Amino acid sequence: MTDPIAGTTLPIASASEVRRTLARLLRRHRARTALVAVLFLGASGLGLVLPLCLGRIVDAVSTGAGTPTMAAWVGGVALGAISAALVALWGARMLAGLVQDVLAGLREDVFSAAMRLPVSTIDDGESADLLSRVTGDVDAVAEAGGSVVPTLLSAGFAVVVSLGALTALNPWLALAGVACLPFYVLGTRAFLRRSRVVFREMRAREASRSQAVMEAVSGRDTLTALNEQSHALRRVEDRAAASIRIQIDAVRVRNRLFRWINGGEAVGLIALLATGFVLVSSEAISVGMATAAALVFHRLFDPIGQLIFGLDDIQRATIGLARLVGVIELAPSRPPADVPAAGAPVGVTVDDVAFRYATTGRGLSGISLRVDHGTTVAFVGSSGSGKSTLARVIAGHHPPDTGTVRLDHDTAPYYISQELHQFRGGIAENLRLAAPGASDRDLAEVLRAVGADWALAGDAADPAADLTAASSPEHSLDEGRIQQLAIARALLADAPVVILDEATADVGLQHRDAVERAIEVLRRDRTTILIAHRLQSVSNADRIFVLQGGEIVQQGTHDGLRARAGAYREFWDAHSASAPHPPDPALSPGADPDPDPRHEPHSDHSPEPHSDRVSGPCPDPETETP
Ligand SMILES: Nc1ncnc2c1ncn2[C@@H]1O[C@H](COP(=O)(O)OP(=O)(O)OP(=O)(O)O)[C@@H](O)[C@H]1O
Repeated sequence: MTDPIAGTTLPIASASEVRRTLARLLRRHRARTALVAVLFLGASGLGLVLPLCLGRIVDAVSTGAGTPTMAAWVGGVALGAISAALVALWGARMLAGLVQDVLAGLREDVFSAAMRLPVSTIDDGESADLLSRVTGDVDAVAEAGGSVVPTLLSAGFAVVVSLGALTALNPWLALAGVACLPFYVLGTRAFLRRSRVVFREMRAREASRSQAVMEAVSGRDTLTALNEQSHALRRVEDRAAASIRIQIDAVRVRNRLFRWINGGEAVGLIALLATGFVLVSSEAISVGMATAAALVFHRLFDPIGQLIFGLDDIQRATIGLARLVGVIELAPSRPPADVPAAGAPVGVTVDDVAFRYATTGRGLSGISLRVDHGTTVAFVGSSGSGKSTLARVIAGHHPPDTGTVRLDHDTAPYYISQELHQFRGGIAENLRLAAPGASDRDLAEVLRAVGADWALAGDAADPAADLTAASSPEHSLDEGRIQQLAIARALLADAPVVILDEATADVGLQHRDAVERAIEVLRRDRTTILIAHRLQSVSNADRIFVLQGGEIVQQGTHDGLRARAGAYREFWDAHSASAPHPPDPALSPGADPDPDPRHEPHSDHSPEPHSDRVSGPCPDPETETP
């Protein structure tokens, strides 16, 4: 069995990268960070008032001081306790807000980085790792951030301020208190050495268990068909068992730490009391001051205990942080968008591009082409010839191995795939994903343009048509309408380059004409790359590229390609022969070419869901020799 941990391949950030990211996040809240530090320091200082006043009361009792003196120190105790509590409360509230804002910033950075990751980075097994990072790790860091950071800050300041106070009382007292240190250091080092490995493995085992569950659930139909359910269940069980074993290890590691801490506290307190006894005997300090020193030392038990016991949370948060920062560091930084001026020409140049999928070795080679601004090109070819791969390389999903893809302006192509997805919310929300600032009027316009009048209530001819329907609560839409909305979103986004990868493949025959009409509208004055198995729907493209085995084997207009022998003519003839009805006369060979076919909605009513898909005559590149 391969080690599941080896499968989680997204990188983990180094400590310095994590520190840099945290510093960057904190810099966004400089003033609040400084105020929080001052408040925590003040709370720690005021926390000393109580033990010191109690020490004074002991001295007052032993020297028989009068009631007014006693009352003054009792007042000091009350004042110190109340003011320390108030400042600590203020600091904690400020800190909670600061931590939440920093975490929100981190979450945003991670999500935006995850969205920018090239698709090729998260193909295959890494998607489960990414999912576990943006859910589990974000939660772990948020949870730890809320509890660990206040503990860390209050313990840190309490230790520094208390050691200063003990030194001020008598340096020997501070030295005696330090006797606990070796126990803390040794215990903590042993803990960190082991827990770093254990917690990292725990998280990875949890991710691998989720991955096994996800694979079993998403592939259940295949597994059932192949009678492989028991194998998949065994894998889930094995990974769950491995996850439980490592969690038990983690509890053992924590228990060992408890023993070291309790030992350290006992040794430190004994050393301090013994030193106090010697100092009082030699009249170096008063009994009250020795008492105050013991109380100051004792008040450290809680924060230090919390700090050390919280180390596993800190570990978890640190590992979670390193995994999150790993995602941020992996994402390419977004270059400042060079937004093309409205109407600025944006063509696409592909120059000698090669790309191979690491897993199959399939892909593209020697691809060069040019798509002029405002024109439509189509990629055709048999299944597996590389059409979608080329589209995704142009869309920036897969960086080419060699060669370049250039857009005349630094803008991202808008990619519409055959996948149908209705987002949560009403139609207006579905549309505003592409343009959050779009007015109701804008929405009505694009809905009307793509023929989605069904989404508009009232008089659809009215430019400010009632958007009641467009804003209505979500309800399931049919495939055609979902794809009309996808095209309306592209219109709203007003991207100068659009790629439509089999956008009508899954909409069903009854919706195809409506979606194709919407595509015609989208293509107007836009640089468009079309991929379709159905030759009719691309035959009015300005240029058609025929792919085979990841290479361009023919290019030209529909009529030009039809006129000469080659793969395209074979596709077309095969289609015509197998189609129960002849192709649309407007597209038939010999018919007058449309003067501007992109501007005329093209509709084909031949009822041939399969026969017009390119197949048969073109050898399957899986078997052909490139
Ligand atoms: N994610 C992937 N990982 C590995 N190999 C892939 C991947 N996607 C596609 N391939 C392979 O790359 C080759 C080109 O596939 P591509 O999807 O680009 O072809 P296509 O012409 O778009 O096919 P179809 O019309 O069936 O969508 C095929 O051999 C395919 O098996």
